[in-house]
Amino acid sequence: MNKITLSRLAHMKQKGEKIASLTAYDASFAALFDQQAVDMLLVGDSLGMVLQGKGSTVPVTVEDIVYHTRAVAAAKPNALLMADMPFMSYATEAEGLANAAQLMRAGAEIVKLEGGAWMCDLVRKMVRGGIPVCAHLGLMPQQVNLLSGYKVQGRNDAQATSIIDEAVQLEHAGANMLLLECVPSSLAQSVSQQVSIPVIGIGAGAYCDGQILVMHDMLGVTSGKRPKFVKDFMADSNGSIASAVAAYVSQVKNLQFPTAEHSFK
Ligand SMILES: Nc1nc(=O)c2c([nH]1)NC[C@@H]1CN(c3ccc(C(=O)N[C@@H](CCC(=O)O)C(=O)O)cc3)CN21
Ligand SMILES: CC(C)C(=O)C(=O)O
Ligand SMILES: [Mg+2]
Repeated sequence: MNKITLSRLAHMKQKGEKIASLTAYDASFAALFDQQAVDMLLVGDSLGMVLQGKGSTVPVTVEDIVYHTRAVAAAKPNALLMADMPFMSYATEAEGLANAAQLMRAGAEIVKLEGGAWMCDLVRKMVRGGIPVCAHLGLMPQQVNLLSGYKVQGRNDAQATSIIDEAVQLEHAGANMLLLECVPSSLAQSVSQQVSIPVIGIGAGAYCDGQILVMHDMLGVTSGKRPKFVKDFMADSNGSIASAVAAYVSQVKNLQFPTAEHSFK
């Protein structure tokens, strides 16, 4: 029993030990990932796509995330348990606080919200109420209909400056962690250097404080065109899921994943 806490993850950032994280949606995979020393499990709204077969994360509800958070929490993982706040579940501060409280009651230990500095007041209130917060910047999949697709963010100087500025503002508002999705490695490196809270990346290069992947992607279960940042860890693991997960954790810790081929310039 070596429960991973927020302070442990902050300590890992200070020491330069990389944080290895995966999504999980049920007790069985949560237990398997926990045995391979995955540091953090995310009940992601990606479940709308990988479990429900929907075309985006937009249809996912708070009830969906609550159900899967309960399932993951039932495994009593040592890993920190993070849950996504789904589409429009924090459109107002009152809704955001009530819905985050539901996720915490279901077993989440930190909630993740997509959005920038506009969320600072809500972040302050959540943290004041005892709800740790991870702010998700860069590509925000809940905005897919506005963005017209899943595209790399922060590629021009103005966008990059604004992402750094929002990261700093969110840290000052009390955010305990940041997640950066699909941004150039150099930008993710700047953000990671300029905040003292852990920065977890997906498609954000090797210089983040940690990495996350959707479990189905790293197990080679997802079909069709796969994003550049995905690596299939089942390919070299002789059909063992546990070995694939062990390889993922070890490659993240030893800076062997991600490489330039999984990153954006
Ligand atoms: N299975 C799965 N994996 C994910 O990583 C994931 C989900 N589902 N659902 C929610 C979002 C959607 N995500 C995505 C989906 C596609 C790309 C993608 O194809 N990106 C292009 C970038 C093209 C560009 O702008 O250069 C790529 O080539 O990787 C990125 C993130 C990440 N999240
Ligand atoms: C891809 C990760 C970061 C996520 O938000 C999800 O799984 O929903
Ligand atoms: Mg998500």
